[in-house]
Amino acid sequence: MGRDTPTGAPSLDAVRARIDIVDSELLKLLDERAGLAAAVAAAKKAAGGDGKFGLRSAREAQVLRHLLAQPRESATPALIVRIWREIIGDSLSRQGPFHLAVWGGKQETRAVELARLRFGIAPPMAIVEKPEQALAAAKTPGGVAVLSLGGGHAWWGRLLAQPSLRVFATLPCLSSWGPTSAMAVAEVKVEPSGRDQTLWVTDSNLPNAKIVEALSRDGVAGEPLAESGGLKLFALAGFYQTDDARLARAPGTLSGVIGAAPEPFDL
Ligand SMILES: C=C(O[C@@H]1C=C(C(=O)O)C=C[C@H]1O)C(=O)O
Repeated sequence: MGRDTPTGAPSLDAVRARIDIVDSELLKLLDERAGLAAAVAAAKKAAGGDGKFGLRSAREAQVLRHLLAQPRESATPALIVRIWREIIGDSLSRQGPFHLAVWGGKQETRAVELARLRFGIAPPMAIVEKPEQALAAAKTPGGVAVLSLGGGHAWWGRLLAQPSLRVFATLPCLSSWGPTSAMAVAEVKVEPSGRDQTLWVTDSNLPNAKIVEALSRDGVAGEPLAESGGLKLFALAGFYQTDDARLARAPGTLSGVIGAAPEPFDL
């Protein structure tokens, strides 16, 4: 092309020309992908979805895992997850109402960042003062609550008495973006994605190590996530049903499953 530099590397002009072509191709595909959202909404309605909130956390995890497993040379997992979260969030917002209510306590900035990383820029966001307000918003059509695990508030314990509200995601969804420090809650049915963790609450006053030991004797691998107000929150490896016999035997008088979430993608 006569545009290579003396070292054999392509010239800046040549690279820029290639970037312009790739960008046009990306845009064409992005436009097609965005257009499919309406088709998904119509298909869900035809399948009897009746305009119910279309968020499917397990399906999203499968989409992302499939992409992350494909051969590539330069795109990092972080880039792929970031871009597809944005695309999926936009797609979901085209299917019907979709809005966020974020409670971060003392970690408000981080909670807002985690909410945007997970759900993209499409859904409007309200920042609320109390966990109760976020949970109330999650009970309105298209509502998703993002609540921080820090701040010493056992908001997650309330979900034991509100089975319609389920934790469906732990944030962030890449462990290289930091430890689990918030969770997302909505009126959705949680489904297994193939690689999941179950969120389980107990009022047992045994030390965490003893609870982990008791669970493991029953073949359940658990790790403590948070503790407050006499309640403890654990992440259990795998997908457990609410009425699982092993959990019925686990320590605590008041205990139960409050949801399940795909494992972080980079584990
Ligand atoms: C498109 C769907 O709805 C939502 C959007 C998705 C997407 O854009 O890939 C995936 C899962 C859902 O949260 C779907 O259910 O397939």
